[in-house]
Amino acid sequence: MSVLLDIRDLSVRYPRSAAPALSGLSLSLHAQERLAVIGESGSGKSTLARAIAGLLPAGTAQGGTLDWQGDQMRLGRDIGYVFQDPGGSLNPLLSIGAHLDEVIKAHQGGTRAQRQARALALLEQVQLPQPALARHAFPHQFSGGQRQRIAIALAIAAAPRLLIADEATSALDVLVQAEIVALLRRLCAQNQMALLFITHDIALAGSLGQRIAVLHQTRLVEIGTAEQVIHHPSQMYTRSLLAATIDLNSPRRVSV
Ligand SMILES: Nc1ncnc2c1ncn2[C@@H]1O[C@H](COP(=O)(O)OP(=O)(O)OP(=O)(O)O)[C@@H](O)[C@H]1O
Repeated sequence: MSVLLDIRDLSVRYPRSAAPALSGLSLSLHAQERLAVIGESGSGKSTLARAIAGLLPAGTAQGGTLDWQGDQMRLGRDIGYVFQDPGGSLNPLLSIGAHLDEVIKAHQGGTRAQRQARALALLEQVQLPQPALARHAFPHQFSGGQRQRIAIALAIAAAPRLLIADEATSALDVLVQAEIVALLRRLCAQNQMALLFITHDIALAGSLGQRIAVLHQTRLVEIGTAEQVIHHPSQMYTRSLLAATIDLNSPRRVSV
């Protein structure tokens, strides 16, 4: 598989911060691959996602290089971004159809009828119930999981080559989380899209990522196939993350 993005020696320091948020990180993301990024809170996962999407705040010091295969990648057109809180990317005063129409108009154009057909197809792709009716509804009329489906439809509207999901399932209960993970896997396959999936949940990383990158204290400490990282971790830190997960999932010794 060809390389979509080659990151060399990426370092990031936010404005007025004494310490770096990312230090000398190098990795390659392949076209159509699903890469999960894990690590404890503050390890730099979201910073990596923001640096890739060009979303770092003004005044941030950034070193190293981000080399995209082919043309310059633009957020919204070539890179889709889904956040933890879908409410944050939805305007409560706009119908779902109006949200989609705005994005489709900006990136793909077409007549009103073509745009409406595209909006409907997107809502069908993300399996929103009653997609034709949903176009006329507003964000507050949907559950958290449904709002995340709508946010995903918006993120993939311009048929991006890379989708970044930053803790996109963390606020959802486990069953809905599993549905969204299955949806992301299917959308990547259908749309030949790469996925950068940020999570602190190693089990989720293993179920969605073909490879897993492990961040610890702003550095990339390990990267490998999901099988290697989960079953044969090379780093002490990865082993401790795995041990913490196993502890949480172990059967209770005392029933409550
Ligand atoms: N806008 C900002 N300004 C200053 N410092 C920031 C900013 N955003 C993040 N940081 C700092 O950068 C470091 C890395 O943060 P980042 O959000 O990338 O970590 P993370 O691994 O995604 O954590 P979490 O899992 O809690 O979201 C942390 O020390 C954080 O406090």
